[in-house]
Amino acid sequence: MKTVLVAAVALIDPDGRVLLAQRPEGKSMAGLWEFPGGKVEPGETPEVALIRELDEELGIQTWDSCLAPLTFASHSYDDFHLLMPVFACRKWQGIVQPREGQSLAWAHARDLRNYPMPAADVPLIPALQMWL
Ligand SMILES: Nc1nc2c([nH]c(=O)n2[C@@H]2O[C@H](COP(=O)(O)OP(=O)(O)OP(=O)(O)O)[C@@H](O)[C@H]2O)c(=O)[nH]1
Repeated sequence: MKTVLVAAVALIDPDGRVLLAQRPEGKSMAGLWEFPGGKVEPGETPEVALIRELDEELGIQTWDSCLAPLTFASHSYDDFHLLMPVFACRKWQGIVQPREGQSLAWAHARDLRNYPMPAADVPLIPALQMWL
């Protein structure tokens, strides 16, 4: 099975809430809440991919030095194996906007369980709750 490298980020605001994005209709796993990010393209580091995706998806700018390794997901879906480093980021420039029609939510640590997430993300919640 193919291993797909996806970079994701927990954007954390000053109140300790984390940003979740809802996958739009028409995409795989539509309606589920996930961490912003996306596939790492050939020639990109995970950090570079994230900086690009955050600009495209949310209209914000951040930097390599603001991305701290937090945890990772390694999960086999039916059609691919997902390897997803997850970074924490508390510092960015610009206002978060849903640039791709996605719904966004700032979630408190204690509420994370109330957001239906892709199977790969569910085991990440405890590590994240310890960080927030
Ligand atoms: N960004 C992100 N992707 C995730 C998370 N959890 C998870 O399983 N994924 C999966 O990782 C892949 C990310 O791909 P992507 O965001 O670049 O592209 P996409 O939605 O167009 O993917 P698609 O080809 O499945 O439609 C998707 O298959 C997505 O379902 C997560 O928390 N954040």
